[in-house]
Amino acid sequence: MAILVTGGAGYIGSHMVWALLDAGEDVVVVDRLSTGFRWAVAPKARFYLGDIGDKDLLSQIFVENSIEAIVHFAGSIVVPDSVSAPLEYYENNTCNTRRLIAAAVEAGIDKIIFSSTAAVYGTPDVALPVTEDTPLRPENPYGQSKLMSEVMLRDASAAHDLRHVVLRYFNVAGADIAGRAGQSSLGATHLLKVACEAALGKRKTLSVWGTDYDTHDGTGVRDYIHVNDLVDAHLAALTYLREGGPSMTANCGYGVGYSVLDVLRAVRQACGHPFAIEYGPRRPGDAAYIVADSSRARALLGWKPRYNDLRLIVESALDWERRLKEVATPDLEGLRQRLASGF
Ligand SMILES: NC(=O)c1ccc[n+]([C@@H]2O[C@H](COP(=O)([O-])OP(=O)(O)OC[C@H]3O[C@@H](n4cnc5c(N)ncnc54)[C@H](O)[C@@H]3O)[C@@H](O)[C@H]2O)c1
Ligand SMILES: O=c1ccn([C@@H]2O[C@H](COP(=O)(O)OP(=O)(O)O[C@H]3O[C@H](CO)[C@H](O)[C@H](O)[C@H]3O)[C@@H](O)[C@H]2O)c(=O)[nH]1
Repeated sequence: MAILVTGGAGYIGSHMVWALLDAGEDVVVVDRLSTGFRWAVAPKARFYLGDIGDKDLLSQIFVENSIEAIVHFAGSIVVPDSVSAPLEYYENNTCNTRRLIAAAVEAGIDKIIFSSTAAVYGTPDVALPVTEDTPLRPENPYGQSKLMSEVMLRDASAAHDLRHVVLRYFNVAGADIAGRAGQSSLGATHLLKVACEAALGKRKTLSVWGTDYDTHDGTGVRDYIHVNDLVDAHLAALTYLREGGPSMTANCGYGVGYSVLDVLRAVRQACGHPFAIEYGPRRPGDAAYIVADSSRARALLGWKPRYNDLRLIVESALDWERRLKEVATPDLEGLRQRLASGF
């Protein structure tokens, strides 16, 4: 039987596809290429171009492949865009996830692993690692759209023959240690990606958004988790569901917080030269400090992170950014798709 990876042409999904293939799994990918790339999908995976909201496409995939479980990454991910275009975020992250769950239930697929986010917590009251029991108070439509998907999964699992693992990712960063995948997004907004582009002269400058937060240096603090460790948590979740584990939710992070300036310092050290930085106002929807308590993922999933090292995260990201031009092959399929759909 095969594992269906939605959004498998994107940053995290493309790493997941490699990890599943490495583990000897049969992999099917569905992706509409709105932000992902066809070339990023490992050649051994079977690829379907299209939208997870397209019922006919999902039926075709389920008829042509025997799907055991779905690992659901497809979604829209930029927090400030969700503030300016909330309905698009609810449509893609919530409504399309509902369509995917409904299709899975109808097809008798009983395992789903879902990409949720630290954004469901909003800003915690105290600067301490958040557990899964921390109150859920998303501060932007992105976080809200993901929380609504979590609720649908919970209720659908109670009513149908379905079990799920919700993984709440903190800040995913870095690139495949084996060099086969990385973050390739156009117009990226994630701090480390933007900093690597600035360090390599691909952009003139970068802005530090907010210097007056109540943190050790006034800039926002996040828990940066290496993408290989994150996809390992999904492999552990798959084993957990296969062994009959009940539905659960778990944070994925290291429990260590770095500020924006800490990250920029690490990038400067890794690239060996300074690059231009501007200081700007706070970005709407941003939390001051958010760090994970991931003891549940370790205890229940047996997750053992291997790359908890900011220097290694930064070096892998820089390495990928340097090689991106030669790795990225022309992506006419994706370009055509983006133009046709106006993504
Ligand atoms: N990157 C992070 O730090 C982070 C943190 C928390 C959660 N997440 C979640 O992880 C998931 C993957 O994020 P990413 O960083 O790899 O983003 P990404 O944009 O690189 O990947 C998303 C992929 O989904 C595809 N896609 C989007 N909507 C689709 C649809 N309706 N049908 C088919 N394909 C569709 C895109 O083309 C892209 O390939 C997202 O759900 C995101 O919310 C990411
Ligand atoms: O050019 C930039 C980019 C980011 N930042 C700062 O860097 C930190 C991290 O910002 P990112 O945009 O890299 O990540 P976010 O924490 O906003 O959000 C990310 O992690 C969240 C989970 O916390 C969500 O899941 C979301 O998908 C994902 O983008 C924040 O303090 C932000 O203000 C800057 O100062 N300048």
